Amino acid sequence: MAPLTGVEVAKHNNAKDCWVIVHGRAYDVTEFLPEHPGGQKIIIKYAGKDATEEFDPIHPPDTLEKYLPKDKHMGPVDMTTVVKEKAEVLPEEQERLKRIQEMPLLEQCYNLMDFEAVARRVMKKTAWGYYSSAADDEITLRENHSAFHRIWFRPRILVNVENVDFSTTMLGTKVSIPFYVTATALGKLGHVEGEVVLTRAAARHNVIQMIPTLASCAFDEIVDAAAGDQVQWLQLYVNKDREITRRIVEHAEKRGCKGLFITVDAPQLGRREKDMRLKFTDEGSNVQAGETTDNSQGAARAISSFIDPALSWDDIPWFKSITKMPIVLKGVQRVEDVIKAVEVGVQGVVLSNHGGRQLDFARSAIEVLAETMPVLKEMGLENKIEVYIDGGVRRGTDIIKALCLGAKGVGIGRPFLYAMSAYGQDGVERAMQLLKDEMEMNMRLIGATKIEELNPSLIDARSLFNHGTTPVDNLANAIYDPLVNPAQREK
Ligand SMILES: Cc1cc2c(cc1C)[n+](S(=O)(=O)[O-])c1c(=O)[nH]c(=O)nc-1n2C[C@H](O)[C@H](O)[C@H](O)COP(=O)(O)O
Repeated sequence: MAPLTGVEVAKHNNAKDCWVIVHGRAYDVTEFLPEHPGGQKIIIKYAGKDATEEFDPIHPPDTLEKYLPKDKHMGPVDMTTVVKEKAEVLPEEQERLKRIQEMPLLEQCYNLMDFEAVARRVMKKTAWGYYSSAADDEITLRENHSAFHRIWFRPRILVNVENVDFSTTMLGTKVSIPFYVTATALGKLGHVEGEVVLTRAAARHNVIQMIPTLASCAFDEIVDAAAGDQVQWLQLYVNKDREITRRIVEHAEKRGCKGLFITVDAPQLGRREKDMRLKFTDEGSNVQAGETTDNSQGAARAISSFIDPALSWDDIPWFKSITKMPIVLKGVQRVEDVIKAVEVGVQGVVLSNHGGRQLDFARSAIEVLAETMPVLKEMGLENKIEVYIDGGVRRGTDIIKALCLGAKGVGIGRPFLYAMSAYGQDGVERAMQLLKDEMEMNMRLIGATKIEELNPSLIDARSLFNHGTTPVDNLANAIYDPLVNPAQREK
């Protein structure tokens, strides 16, 4: 059959008869419109036209194959007959493109906050809004980082620190440094290739990657991008439809994932006002989870209506029955729940408040860690479960403080997103290398040569629980993105 022409496709250009072209093939999406996770508007805008440019940054490539019935695949299009629309470049976009020209060289980024400073200037506002956003007044977002400033070191001297080794194991996997790339949704908002950029950088630095349920890339794309015996974990938002969840978990195990991280702090995604202010259309709303959404509340709400708020401790035995992967509860925020996690027999917890994106005024993970470990020790449970933290980790000293307090490792989110968004894979690799260099230097300076030597005697955390004494965090405050006044946003 001869390929379709642009004129033929252009006839199907409305909500009642809607075809789009993606990668040179036409698709009848008329019946799919009401189900589109990011709303109908954006598809209708491209009805009868080539939607590839809009489609690619957001949707896993296998989306149409996976979710559109075969009889709606209308066949190849002769692209020489398709009229290309000249996209109008808005002044704000021109400004942003100019800032990209002027951005600092990668070598001029000396710490993880530098990547945030650059990303804030060069990212699209929808992407910056989604990544930087946190819940309500974003107090917990800032507390996550500043809590580390309430912990001081008690370094040892005259220790031979010529050879420093900060390798360790996490869930039985040997890693070169005790941090992992935590799960963060919508990777293609920041970089056209999405999460696979993080995969490739993690492979080169022997760092574990946690694959998000709400990744922009297809799950298999991320796993296929892994190199050699690179270890990946799966982060799971539990679906109301447990059959979907079972399929996701079983597939992840079959593909070689070495840990199941069940997110337990998000029965509903938090209220992130920056994200909402952008009146999220759908630039980031569709994800591999491919669920229906309400996009009036920003990307977060637009992509999370499938998450089951009924998830409870009663579900843990079912998870243990469907997988052999170690199970870790991600988003635990008090010692009582860590003890419960030991009792139900999971292998780990991540003390986390979701990067401040969920319950505002939740305590920082580092503070919950300091509450937890002494109690586990007292109860003789400290070796029964691996305890991780994430949130606000920006320095090698933050990692060392967490390990001195008993963490097995730490998850890092935004810094790698910002490094990826501003500088791609090279940026993520530089961020990882900077952390390694900081770890090595600071291990030497506190008089420790290996991870096992890190213990509470090397720190003074007495003021950690006292929230009134946080020194002003000039670095973070200089970067911190105040909520822009909505009127300004409209301009
Ligand atoms: C920054 C960020 C974090 C997200 C995240 C998306 C972004 C952009 N998303 S979210 O859209 O639903 O909120 C996820 C997610 O998919 N699943 C999850 O378990 N945690 C999610 N988190 C939380 C993340 O796993 C860490 O808990 C958090 O990022 C750690 O804090 P830092 O960013 O300060 O390192």
